[in-house]
Amino acid sequence: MTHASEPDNSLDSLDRRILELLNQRCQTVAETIQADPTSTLPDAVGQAEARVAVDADLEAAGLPVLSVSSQKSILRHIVSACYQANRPSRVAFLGPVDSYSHLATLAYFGDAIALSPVSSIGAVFESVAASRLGDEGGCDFGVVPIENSTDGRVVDTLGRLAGGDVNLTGEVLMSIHHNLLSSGQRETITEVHSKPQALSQCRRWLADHLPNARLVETASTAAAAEAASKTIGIAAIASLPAATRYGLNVIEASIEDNKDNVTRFAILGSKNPPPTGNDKTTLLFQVEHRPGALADVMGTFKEHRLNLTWIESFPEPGKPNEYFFVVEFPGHRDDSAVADAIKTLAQEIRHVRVLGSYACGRKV
Ligand SMILES: O=C(O)C(=O)C[C@]1(C(=O)O)C=C[C@@H](O)C=C1
Repeated sequence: MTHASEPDNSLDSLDRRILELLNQRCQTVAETIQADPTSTLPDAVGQAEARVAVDADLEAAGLPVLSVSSQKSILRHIVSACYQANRPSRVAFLGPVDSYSHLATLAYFGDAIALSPVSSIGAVFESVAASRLGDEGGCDFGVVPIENSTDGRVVDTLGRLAGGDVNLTGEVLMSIHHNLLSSGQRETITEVHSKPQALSQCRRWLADHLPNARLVETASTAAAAEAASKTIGIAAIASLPAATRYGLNVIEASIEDNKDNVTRFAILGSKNPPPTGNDKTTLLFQVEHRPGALADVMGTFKEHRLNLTWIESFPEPGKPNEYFFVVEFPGHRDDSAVADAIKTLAQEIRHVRVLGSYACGRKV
């Protein structure tokens, strides 16, 4: 029983008020999208997460409060659902579901976005490129691994970035904990299946604990889990959600060699995100065959005081001695130092392309 003057704080009443507010929020999102048609779901998630704070008064009074990470996770899903109700979008990622790319997709876009699991990194690029060309079967966004803390770059992704015309529109960094999964017991394991990056991130553990097992490369960790569910004797290195989905035993959890194992995933899209105040830019370029050509390019970054945070080179397929370079530095292509540097480089070198300027990623 509540008195008329007291708010009804029963769970039933609170839930009704929350749902009412959510529907109001959905309508406000409709107006916001109408006023700014360039706004995207990732921008909206970033803006909502920036509002997260712990209520210090409640905390000081010793009352239970939602943690920052719970608030972020709840808000991400609310933003995702409101956005999807107004402007549905679809995201392609390396599947099947419960791959790490899938988990990164949910962490970045929330769980209301439409999902399109595909069987290779190349297919993610093709899906985003198709949407860019107006194909309604394509995806507005893609999620691909670009770098990890064990082996550095993910070559398939860099190769595709060099060849295609999709943009980088964001990034998300995810802690990766690998698990050895099997439908039988440890003694029955003769083969360990996984994506090459996952096998590499666990190579010391595998050499110490399963030195006689044959290592078999698969298209993704989730594809390996699927294979392990069909044959006793095959173990997979994959995520815990994959273990649940395929009914596999967790023979051993967290078998990654580096306990701070992180993979950075790139978000592919076709738009150019506006500056947020905490951005980075990724550039792809090729230099002439002459002494000092690369040093000249580095000189341009130095002159504009751009601090490189990542540099990779990789060969151009089919062209001996021709290399692509990828570099990253803080700043947005609309910042004057970045814009001037790009202008200078475009005059000096053979090929330069801004792969994207986008908000620096958060670790999830
Ligand atoms: O196979 C997966 O589950 C993926 O999402 C790909 C991928 C990768 O290639 O880096 C992602 C994170 C882990 O490092 C292992 C595999």
